[in-house]
Amino acid sequence: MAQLVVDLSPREESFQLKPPLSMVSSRIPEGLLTISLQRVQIHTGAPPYRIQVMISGGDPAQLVVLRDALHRIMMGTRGQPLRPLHPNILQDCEPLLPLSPEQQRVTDLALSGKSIFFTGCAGTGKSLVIKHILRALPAATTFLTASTGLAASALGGTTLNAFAGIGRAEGGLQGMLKMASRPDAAKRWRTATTLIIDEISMVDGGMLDDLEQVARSVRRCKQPFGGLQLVLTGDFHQLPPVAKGRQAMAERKFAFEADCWESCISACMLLTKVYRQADREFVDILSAVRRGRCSRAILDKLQDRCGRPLGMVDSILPTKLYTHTDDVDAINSRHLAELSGEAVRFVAQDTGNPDTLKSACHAKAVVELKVGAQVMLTRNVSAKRGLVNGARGVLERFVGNTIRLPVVRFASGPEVTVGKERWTVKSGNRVLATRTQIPLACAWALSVHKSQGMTLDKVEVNLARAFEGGMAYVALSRARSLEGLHVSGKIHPQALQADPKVTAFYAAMASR
Ligand SMILES: Nc1ncnc2c1ncn2[C@@H]1O[C@H](COP(=O)(O)OP(=O)(O)OP(=O)(O)O)[C@@H](O)[C@H]1O
Repeated sequence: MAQLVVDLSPREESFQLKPPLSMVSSRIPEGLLTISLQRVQIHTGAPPYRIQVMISGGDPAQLVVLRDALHRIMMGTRGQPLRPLHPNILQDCEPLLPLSPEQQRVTDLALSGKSIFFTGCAGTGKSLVIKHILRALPAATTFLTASTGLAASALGGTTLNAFAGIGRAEGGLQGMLKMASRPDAAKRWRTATTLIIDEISMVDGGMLDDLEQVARSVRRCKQPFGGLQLVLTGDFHQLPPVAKGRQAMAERKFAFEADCWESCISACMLLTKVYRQADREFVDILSAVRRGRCSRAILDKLQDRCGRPLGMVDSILPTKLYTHTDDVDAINSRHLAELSGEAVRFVAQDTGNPDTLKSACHAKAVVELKVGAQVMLTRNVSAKRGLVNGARGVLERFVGNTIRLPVVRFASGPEVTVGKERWTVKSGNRVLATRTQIPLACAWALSVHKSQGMTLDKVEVNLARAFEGGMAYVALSRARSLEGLHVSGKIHPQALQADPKVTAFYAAMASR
């Protein structure tokens, strides 16, 4: 059953539909339409009101018809024009998992208009909550960003720098103000009502303070962050802000250390239930690693349980996670070269700004594949069939003459001809660039940074060269189970340390 939240806000007066809300029927050009209203949220307070209606149906395309009809019905009953339709909806028809009560509470708070930070261990559903929030808020004024292009593109957003229009944030605050005041960027800042930032652990606190000043200046509003609603999420025990060199590493600040944090964030919420792993023992080990409390005994248990290499399942090898991209590239190139047979090159068709695509698109400009290659999907193709971002398989053959397409046998069972997919890089509802490419990548090895946010069935982790706290936690927590995890080599002690500032931040949050 596909579900969709239709946004009917902002409205200047309260919603007239009263219980029973179960059915709305109306004659529309397509015939008699009956919409089942699953949930109506009316956030009261001062107008404009925010109203979301969840509708459901078997066929995503049908939902779009329902959505349009619902708008028309509303227009009829209210007798006044509604704002333009939610432009995201056509792309957002993939059904979402329903939220747990604690995830729903976070979502409701975000939809009430409050600026919030929500956090939780890896696998507690932070990304799922973002997807629900995104579907419920107006696309034209809601901007989804993340610290890295990869994290942003996984959810269809842009980098925080791209939203802010500040390029690489060089030239200090004055430089940022100048860039953010250019017409395009200033328009974005002024139309935005909600700014979502994912993977906030990787955003530097100093940069957040600079952006806060930019927001007040460009939006000409003295309120914190220029009156913009902030929805921040991430886990500060995962990867910290990127810093090159010792000095930069010593100077970097976490976002919660930003001067503006207290005035901008009115609620911090914690998601507690882990969904990625079901095994209690594994969840406890991961929790100890996350908090930097990995005793010798826990480490021994981990290396003992996960010391043996994982076998091949249906000729699919485990994904190797390395901390350095030179290791990753070397492993993938070596394995691809070792395969005999013709290499087929897939060259992307792009529109829009090439720089945007380079920094923010998950798919590569050129993907080279061979029969026998270990591959991974780089986006969700069909959640129903288990063909989701990160799903692993082996390339069986190519089909077609003029347009050749790979046939992949996935670990989840099906043999699938993988067609090209389109990636869209958006800023609010404005399309900046698109790339059409095969949604596959070689997956003998991946970097720990790239693996953040993924779920992997079989994974081999190498942390011998780890150089940051959080790396071990991010890498190990990608696995669903201890049976699907192999820890190769020694774990560098650096990887197992939790930053004391992060530990203190979470302790303070828990005591509130
Ligand atoms: N309410 C839920 N019911 C069932 N499964 C869920 C629920 N919430 C999340 N999951 C599943 O748990 C897994 C992890 O979810 P998600 O990626 O959203 O977590 P996360 O907190 O963003 O993780 P990370 O910090 O590693 O990025 C996914 O496979 C997701 O589908």
